[in-house]
Amino acid sequence: MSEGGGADRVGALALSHFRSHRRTRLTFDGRPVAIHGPNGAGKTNLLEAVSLLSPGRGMRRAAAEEIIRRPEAIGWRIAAAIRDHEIELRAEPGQPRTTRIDGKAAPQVALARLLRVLWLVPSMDRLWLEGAEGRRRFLDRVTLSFLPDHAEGVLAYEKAMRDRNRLLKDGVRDPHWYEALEVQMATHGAAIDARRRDALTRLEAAQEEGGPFPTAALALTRPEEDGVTGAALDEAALRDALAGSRGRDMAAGRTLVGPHRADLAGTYAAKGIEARLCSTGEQKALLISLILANARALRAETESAPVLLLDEVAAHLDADRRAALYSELRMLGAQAFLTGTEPDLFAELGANALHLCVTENDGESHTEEVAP
Ligand SMILES: Nc1ncnc2c1ncn2[C@@H]1O[C@H](COP(=O)(O)OP(=O)(O)OP(=O)(O)O)[C@@H](O)[C@H]1O
Repeated sequence: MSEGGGADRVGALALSHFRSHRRTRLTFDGRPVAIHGPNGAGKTNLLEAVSLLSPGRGMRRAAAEEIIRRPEAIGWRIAAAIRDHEIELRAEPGQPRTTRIDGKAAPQVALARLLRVLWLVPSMDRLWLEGAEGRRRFLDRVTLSFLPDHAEGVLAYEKAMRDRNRLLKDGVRDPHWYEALEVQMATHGAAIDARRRDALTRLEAAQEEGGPFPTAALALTRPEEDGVTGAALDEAALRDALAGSRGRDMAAGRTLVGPHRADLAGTYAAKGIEARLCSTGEQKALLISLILANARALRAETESAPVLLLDEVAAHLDADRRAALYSELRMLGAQAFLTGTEPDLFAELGANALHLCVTENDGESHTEEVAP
């Protein structure tokens, strides 16, 4: 992978009592990792463990409790080597997940500065069809990859909003209780909006016209009734809109104005057709195009490609597009983790990838390196 240059990469991964993996230890060398094995063997579980090495609840948005391996139901642990850092995530039953970096307790958001991880998973096939929440989450992951401060900003905004929502539910009318919270929401909210726009601009610019995957035109939208005029969420305008919306918000029992109501509109650029109206295959191709553009932009800016988790992506591509995807991964030098049931899907990666086979026996996953 000499074309690749630098890349974010996981050097080693050790899982204990994590879903179907009772004890799995793997070492990687930066090449893409092609994982095959039968349905239910535990392939996606490996990708999920890698996704948890970035802030948030990972690619399945699972609670710590769900991940605990049955039947033994004792605490789970993920240990990973990232550059010269040791990351350890763990959770005991009934306890929240904890993060340690180089042996010291660390906030989860600190992971954003060690590793950028992007993913494409089958549930995202419905991204353009379902509610705005999934699209916002997608956009926030893109944004976080470019601007690691985004994680803290979103947490601070959400905390102020939870406090404000509590006042609304309790029927508090005294403006003094709202003012400080609304100032915080406006400051963080305007910054969230600005970072999302910044990320979208970078993403759009990094898409390649005429490539094997279609380009998407993207726009950040907000509900019309949010009371803020103009495309961007200006801090002062957001503060005024929050103050003006208290009565309406109290009736609704929640805050109706702010970046948590934003949506991402996508259009298949060459056809001028909204993404939600495109075929399933076209929608998937648009997402692949966006993930690759994201990786390309990061590599251009930081000389390091992010880790890519491509769950069941290869099987859905025709041979030409699959070859184009593999060639792009090679150019990026990205550590991509790919899954599929059949080893043939990854044959053309040959020695350019590490090939793993996952099997399941008595509810326990076993992973071994195999020849390409
Ligand atoms: N908490 C848990 N404890 C034990 N096993 C679990 C737990 N959560 C999930 N599993 C098991 O993990 C397996 C699913 O693993 P995974 O999703 O990684 O499969 P996969 O190899 O990607 O399969 P597919 O090809 O069907 O997508 C299932 O057999 C499921 O029963």
